[in-house]
Amino acid sequence: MSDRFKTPLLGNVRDEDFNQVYEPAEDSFLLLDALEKEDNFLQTLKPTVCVEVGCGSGICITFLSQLLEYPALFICTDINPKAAEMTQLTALRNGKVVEIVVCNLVDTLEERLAGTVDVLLFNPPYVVTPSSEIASADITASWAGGVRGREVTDKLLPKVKSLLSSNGVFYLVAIQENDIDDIQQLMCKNGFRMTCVASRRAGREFLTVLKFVRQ
Ligand SMILES: C[S@@+](CC[C@H](N)C(=O)[O-])C[C@H]1O[C@@H](n2cnc3c(N)ncnc32)[C@H](O)[C@@H]1O
Repeated sequence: MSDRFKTPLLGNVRDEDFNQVYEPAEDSFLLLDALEKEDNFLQTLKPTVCVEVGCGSGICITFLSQLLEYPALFICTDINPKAAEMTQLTALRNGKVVEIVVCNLVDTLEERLAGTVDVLLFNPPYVVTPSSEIASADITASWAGGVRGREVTDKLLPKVKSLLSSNGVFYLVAIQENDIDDIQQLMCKNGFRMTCVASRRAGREFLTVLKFVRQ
């Protein structure tokens, strides 16, 4: 599975670069699988603005840009400046142009993007860790999710409503420990319906890609 996406998309990235940037893993590949499953839905949606929060190596936003048949604007953010550099390279290697912003979640883009985002992706740091480990500007920020593994995700969830366009869709990676029922209830209060697009056990984690659209 991993080689199918990783080798062609990332090219010859040096192993040492993955000491500083999240190396695509089962969670990343499950998100790619989910996007592939959603192909018909996404082509029908004809997205014009696609955003990924926490782009890491850039594998997901680049894959999405390859999947879509219509021209669109691709924007992503990461708190780790090294991830921004690697995403730029990944996109360019694949002949794609992606705008990359180093910021916390969507902080510097929120106003500009309000109501325009047709596809929003987030494979967040979801591992349950001490709160003190979250939001560093290095590789730790890739997995450290704090209490319930939800501290970073919970900061983005309330912003989804104002970011998405009227037909917009949000894909979120989560594990069981993140309390998916609670995420569903929170998003339902904000007017969203949740479905599960893909799931898979990977070692000790049970990974799921959740999809949210307006009710
Ligand atoms: C699990 S990795 C996913 C990387 C990539 N999307 C993938 O699927 O392979 C999470 C990414 O989110 C970034 N991140 C963590 N906290 C963030 C925040 N507050 N704002 C923006 N990016 C963040 C990390 O630096 C990391 O690149």
